[in-house]
Amino acid sequence: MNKNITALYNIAQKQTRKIIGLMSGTSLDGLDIALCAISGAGENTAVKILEFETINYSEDIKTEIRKVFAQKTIDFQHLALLNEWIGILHASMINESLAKWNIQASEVELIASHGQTVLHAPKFLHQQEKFPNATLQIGDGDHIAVKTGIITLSDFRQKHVAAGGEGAPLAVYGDYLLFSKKGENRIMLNMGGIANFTYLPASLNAEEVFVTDTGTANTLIDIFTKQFFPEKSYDKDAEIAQRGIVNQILLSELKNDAFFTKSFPKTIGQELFNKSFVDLALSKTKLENISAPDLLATLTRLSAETIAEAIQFVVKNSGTPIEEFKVYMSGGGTNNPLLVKWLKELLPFEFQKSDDLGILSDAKEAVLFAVLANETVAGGHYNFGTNKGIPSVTMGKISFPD
Ligand SMILES: Nc1ncnc2c1ncn2[C@@H]1O[C@H](COP(=O)(O)OP(=O)(O)OP(=O)(O)O)[C@@H](O)[C@H]1O
Ligand SMILES: CC(=O)N[C@H]1[C@@H]2OC[C@@H](O2)[C@@H](O)[C@@H]1O[C@H](C)C(=O)O
Repeated sequence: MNKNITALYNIAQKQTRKIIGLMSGTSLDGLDIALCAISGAGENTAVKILEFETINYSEDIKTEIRKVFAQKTIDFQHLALLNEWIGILHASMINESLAKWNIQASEVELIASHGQTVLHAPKFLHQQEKFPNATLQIGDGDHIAVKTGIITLSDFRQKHVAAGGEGAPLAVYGDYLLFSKKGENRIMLNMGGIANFTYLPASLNAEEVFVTDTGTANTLIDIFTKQFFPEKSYDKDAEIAQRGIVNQILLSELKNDAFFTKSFPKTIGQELFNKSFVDLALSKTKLENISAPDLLATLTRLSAETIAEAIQFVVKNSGTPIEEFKVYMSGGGTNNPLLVKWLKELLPFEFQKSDDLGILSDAKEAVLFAVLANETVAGGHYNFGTNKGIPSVTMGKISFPD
């Protein structure tokens, strides 16, 4: 037998596995690296974050990714080169973190690598009948396995598409296993580039679990902060937006997009929520000369209202009184005081952070991918029934180091 199969077999039987979860999100800010100790599997999964850090992408890395990111027409060779290069970069970032934490590669059982999303094109976006939902993450897992010496699971989204999903959101699997609580209706809200949330019913019934993207969270705010202030990559603490006034005409034009009226669940990325999306609305409303504070206030309000409306829809459908829900926030948007203030005004819930459930908000997505890898190797008994958008499959391709 191949010694790697034996190793995997032994890893699957261990009580506790050390798994590194990696997430590099659509904000292109860097690579989140979470070293987790995961015990059990399925509903008995327990996670302890042993170490966590974000390694920021250099301007060079961001520039190279932006050449292909969410674009319809690209230099094909550049995509192929990036696929290898990002795999190598992520591997060296992991090695750097392990050295910093004084941990040997041999002490880590698995790596779970999300990769860098370069295109997300569900069918409703590409609208080509004969083609399925499509999504593409790069940074090949073989490079990570070979360069770290650790068995690596990667490319999680393809199985989801193969089984009928849109390839996202995948957070629901880990959210369900880690955060479901009998007697409490929970909304796990992540606000990264794009916002998504998982609804975890108090009944624990997997068929009632729900997950969807809601649209832009920080993506548009980041793009226009950079446009007005090239030295800034985001509107830190909403300093600029707080000085502005929401332009209602522009807001309703932005909310007029078909994405917001499309039925739930749905997923999206910068293929829709990009500079042209806002430029078109500015030109339609003849507001091209809007001030930076007013535009950023309006974009922040767009995020708040569309997140709130999506959550209200799910709450209404659940038939449970609105006051019986709790929201647990994660992702960079949690640090945007204006976005959070407006969400609290729009949704009469108790708001907390995923930190209050023992998982550091910034680390949550990386941890959730470690949990997906744990399921693929040691679990695999999901049963979301006929639940829309949540196929009951395990995900990830396995790369051996040699
Ligand atoms: N102090 C802050 N004030 C305002 N915004 C902030 C602050 N800190 C972080 N952010 C926002 O959070 C973003 C990063 O969020 P995060 O790392 O969760 O995104 P991501 O994981 O790349 O995205 P996704 O989950 O959509 O893939 C930044 O680009 C910024 O817009
Ligand atoms: C295709 C892709 O990378 N989508 C991301 C993105 O960022 C947030 C939202 O859009 C979500 O659908 C997804 O990530 C999280 C981790 C998910 O799959 O749950």
